[in-house]
Amino acid sequence: MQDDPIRIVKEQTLSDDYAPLKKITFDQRRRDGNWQQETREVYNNAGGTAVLLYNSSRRTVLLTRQFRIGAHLAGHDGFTIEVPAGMLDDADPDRRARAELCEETGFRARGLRKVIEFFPNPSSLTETVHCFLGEYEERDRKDEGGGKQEEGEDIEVLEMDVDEAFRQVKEGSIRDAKTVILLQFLREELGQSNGSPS
Ligand SMILES: Nc1nc2c(ncn2[C@@H]2O[C@H](COP(=O)(O)OP(=O)(O)O[C@H]3O[C@H](CO)[C@@H](O)[C@H](O)[C@@H]3O)[C@@H](O)[C@H]2O)c(=O)[nH]1
Ligand SMILES: [Mg+2]
Repeated sequence: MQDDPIRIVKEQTLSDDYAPLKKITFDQRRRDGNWQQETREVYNNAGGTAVLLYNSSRRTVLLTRQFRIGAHLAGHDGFTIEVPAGMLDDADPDRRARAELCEETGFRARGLRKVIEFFPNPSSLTETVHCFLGEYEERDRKDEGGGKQEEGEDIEVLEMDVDEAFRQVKEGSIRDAKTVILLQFLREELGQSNGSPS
């Protein structure tokens, strides 16, 4: 398009195993009207879906703990506390959220609603993550969860006091982006300000 400030000039596939890693050369028209050329490496991973369930009578949330190699290579032990989540694989985000929730935790959701869609890294990833909030009760547990063993998943299910989860975000024990975002949405729904509880 004539007015488009971005023109893709070249796409080079650097690797294409699980998902393509591409080196993209593009022209960008700066706000002053001059054009510049840049190259960026972009991982074309699938979109994702994530869901946080809350039990209002027990004031607990349903979380998982699993090994993440990226966090490990960044200096963390790699065992991250996260909301149940999965890759979309071109499926409907709501259906994938329910399926991942069941695979990873064994629970079914009640009152699932979408709260936000975000780019975890709009520079290096093509990924969008669709985030949902919902509720659960003990009778919604259908099995033990744990993830797909045949795909190498070994997922621990954690039922955590909601205030403890908020505290762990604040002190940095919970630092997975989709989890922090969803806990902030829950906190807002529960009517708690950023400063409380202790
Ligand atoms: N062979 C192979 N398998 C992979 C690779 N990357 C992921 N997998 C497999 O693909 C599956 C991904 O599991 P899901 O539960 O579908 O996805 P997820 O990793 O939990 O994704 C969620 O969290 C990510 C990290 O925050 C998010 O990026 C993503 O959007 C989603 O929310 C796992 O079985 C994992 O073994 C890879 O490079 N090679
Ligand atoms: Mg997952």
